[in-house]
Amino acid sequence: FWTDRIPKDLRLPPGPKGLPLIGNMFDMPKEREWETLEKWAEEYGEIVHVKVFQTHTVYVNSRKMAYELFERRSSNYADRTRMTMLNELMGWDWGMPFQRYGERWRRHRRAFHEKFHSNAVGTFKSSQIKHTRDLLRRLLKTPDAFADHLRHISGAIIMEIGYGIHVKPQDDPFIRNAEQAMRGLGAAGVPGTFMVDRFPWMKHIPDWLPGTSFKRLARQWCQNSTAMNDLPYEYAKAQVATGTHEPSFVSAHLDDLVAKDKLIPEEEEVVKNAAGIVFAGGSDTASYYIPFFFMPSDRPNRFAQTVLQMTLFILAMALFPDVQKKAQRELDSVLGGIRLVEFEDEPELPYISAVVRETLRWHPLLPQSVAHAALEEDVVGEYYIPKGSIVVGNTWRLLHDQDDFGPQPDQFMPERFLNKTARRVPEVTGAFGYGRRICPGRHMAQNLLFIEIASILQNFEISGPLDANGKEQPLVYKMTSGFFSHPVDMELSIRPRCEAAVKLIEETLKRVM
Ligand code: HEM
Repeated sequence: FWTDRIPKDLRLPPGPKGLPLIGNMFDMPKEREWETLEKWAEEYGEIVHVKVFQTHTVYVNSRKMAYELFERRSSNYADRTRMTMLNELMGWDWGMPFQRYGERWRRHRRAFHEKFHSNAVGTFKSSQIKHTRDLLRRLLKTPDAFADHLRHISGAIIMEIGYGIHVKPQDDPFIRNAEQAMRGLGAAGVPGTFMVDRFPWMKHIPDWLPGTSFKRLARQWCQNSTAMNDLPYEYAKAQVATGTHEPSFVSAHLDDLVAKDKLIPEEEEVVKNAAGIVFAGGSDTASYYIPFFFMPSDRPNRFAQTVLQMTLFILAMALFPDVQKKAQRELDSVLGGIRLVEFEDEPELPYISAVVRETLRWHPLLPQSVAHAALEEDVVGEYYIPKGSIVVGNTWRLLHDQDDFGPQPDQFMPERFLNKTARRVPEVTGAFGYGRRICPGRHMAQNLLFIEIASILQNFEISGPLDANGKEQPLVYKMTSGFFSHPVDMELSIRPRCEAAVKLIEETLKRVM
């Protein structure tokens, strides 16, 4: 029952020796996981194995091995692990990131990709720029609340793109409902939190027996997750029906279905679910990833990845003032301080583009990406990978590999992408995940990062906190461990660079009034 049947002449990949029965339970890092994974990679090589109870986890520590598994053998390594509580009892199976690999996932992925591929995302730029201008105005008023502002505009953009809905400046009902759903997700997103994930037969236990409170919780959370998916969709659909809609992901898909005479419930379901995951993935409530086995995250992940990625950028600017100055010199020379940056300026701003890349590389937001699972058993060289193993791309290590990204990988040096010391780019080396599951929102996210980063740098100065005399104090922040790693409790200063910047921002107000 508890032993592995490993074919003769093969062995599991190397890794720390575990204890009987519980395996490596006590070896699993509880914080700054990437440091432990780095140690294991140094000691055991490009593929490392651990086991907790009966769950095998394999860490992939080199770009070559990541290519071999996630790309060359992509159909075997595009699965996700079974999550009974989340998918079967709480109804989250509508969410593409949780779906097992197969035809259903493929249909959702196709619907998403159709409107979010690299040539399609240009249509979102007008919404992105409009809200980035709003971000600048908000920063001008209350710079200390920068994280709230980033979250607000991220939610506003995604609701517009996804459903053509304009959210309220505060306390929006769609966002409020989504937050409740996300709370459930936060609780059940760590496989193993609920025993039913380990012993799926428990879902059949009658509700009146003691120890089944998880079923009550699941029912409540199921209502929330269903409402989160249904309500904005129904609203958008009604607007399309009355012709009062604004173009959106949902309206474009509904138009396509009508044109192809395929407006049938099964097709609509896919559109609704794909829109729901745009919402979950991009709004300020996002927390849908599957933290890997036994790795409790230390705080609920409530934020969109683009928002968290932006907090990493802000931290980097405060820590590396020379980079900030250089970026501002480039912006000033192109824009002359007489107009705000636009998407069209991107080709003239190579250093800013390099800052965006370095933001994705320097401290990866998802240091261990999102766990995949092996659909079938497999053999890699002399190593045996059991069916169902959790397979984790060690993104931290890949993005800090000096052969690929040049020396001093811990330093924030955009120059590495300009002077060619970097032979790779982070967007296809793990920052957005791997193989068939690679983040389908990445093109849209990269555009947003570019315009937000360029706009903030053009107009604001970021530094450590200032005292009453305007003297800079040491920066204060903490980095979270767990699934997402990003700075929190940051004490820093964001202030307009000059009077001209204030004027430029204030002028945008006239245009929206
Ligand atoms: C800087 C921002 C972002 C980062 C760093 C990021 C990163 C990731 C990563 C690492 C994965 C896991 C891929 C894998 O399993 O190998 C992922 C998956 C995913 N992302 Fe993103 N993401 C970002 C923004 C977004 C946005 C804005 C959206 C939605 C509009 C989005 C939608 C998704 C979806 C739907 C998946 C699941 C794909 C699947 O399971 O097939 N992401 N993302």
